[in-house]
Amino acid sequence: MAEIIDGRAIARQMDVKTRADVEALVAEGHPAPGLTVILVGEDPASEVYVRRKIKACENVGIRSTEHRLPAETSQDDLLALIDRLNRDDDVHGILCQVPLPGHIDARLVLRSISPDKDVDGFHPVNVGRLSTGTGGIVPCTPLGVMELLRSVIPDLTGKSAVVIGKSNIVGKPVANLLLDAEATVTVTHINTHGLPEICRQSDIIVAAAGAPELVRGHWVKDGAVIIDVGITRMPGEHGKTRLVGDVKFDEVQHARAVTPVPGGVGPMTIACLLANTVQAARNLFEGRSIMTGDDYADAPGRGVLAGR
Ligand SMILES: Nc1nc(=O)c2c([nH]1)NC[C@@H]1CN(c3ccc(C(=O)N[C@@H](CCC(=O)O)C(=O)O)cc3)C=[N+]21
Repeated sequence: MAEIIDGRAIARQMDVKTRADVEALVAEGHPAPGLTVILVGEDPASEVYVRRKIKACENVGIRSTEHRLPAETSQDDLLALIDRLNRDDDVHGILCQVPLPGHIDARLVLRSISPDKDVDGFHPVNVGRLSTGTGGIVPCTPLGVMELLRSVIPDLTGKSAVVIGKSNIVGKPVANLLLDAEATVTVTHINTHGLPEICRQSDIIVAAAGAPELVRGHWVKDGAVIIDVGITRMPGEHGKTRLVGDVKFDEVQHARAVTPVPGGVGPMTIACLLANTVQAARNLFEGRSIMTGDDYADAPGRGVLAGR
């Protein structure tokens, strides 16, 4: 039987460290880190996630503020709010929940958030820092994926990994993080020819295509490790909904380990958001900026900016 990787338990462990980091900041005389979450419109799934994020903040001592805006909010009003939050010294992290309503240009909104407060890691400056391995804030779900993988395979050097999905928020950043960890990475997507064969050759499968139960048993080699990022709400019994991942869970019991949905990547995304908020707060308190790269240069012995 495959080991079921317990995302909830690993997230709880991360939260213990995050809480200690918050307490250390406060002991140094700083205010508790503050996260602001913006939700535009009334997507039921988004409301569930935002509620979880707010509750998780409370649990580790992060101050959180929520801005719920009606679906018809204009792009200008949203940009004005973000501008105000960018200038507010009590706000250390800003998260604008996606998807946004169709009349709002999400790319414009995401790049209007200060890179230093961009706890999602979606701003092009943070994307560029990740792809060059030079600091910045790393997106939460990809960070969570790496933590889960390392709980089973501490050293990823030389492992073959296939990433299914090429989104900016999961597929591409996960591929970058795997490369940084010295894995050999194949990035694929729903239109990749021979996807089952590619998967069958891989030590690691990261399924992030948003295609329910795409990955079948015969796609998975014996002993592979599978991280299931997919989360789709399907009609279940008695009029309830059921969450389904991108992996046909019951068929992959010959894997070495697999993450469940729910209880796998989802809780880790939130734990990593809290960790990113503390990182952003510490940078701001200590006068380091991602814009100039000194958040990275100050870290001893790291990379080109530190003169390695
Ligand atoms: N700006 C932005 N940042 C995000 O990080 C972001 C976003 N927008 N939009 C939507 C996605 C999705 N996401 C999840 C967070 C928690 C769970 C989570 O806690 N899942 C639980 C189940 C939750 C449930 O019951 O529905 C689990 O997998 O165990 C899932 C998904 C964050 N996202």
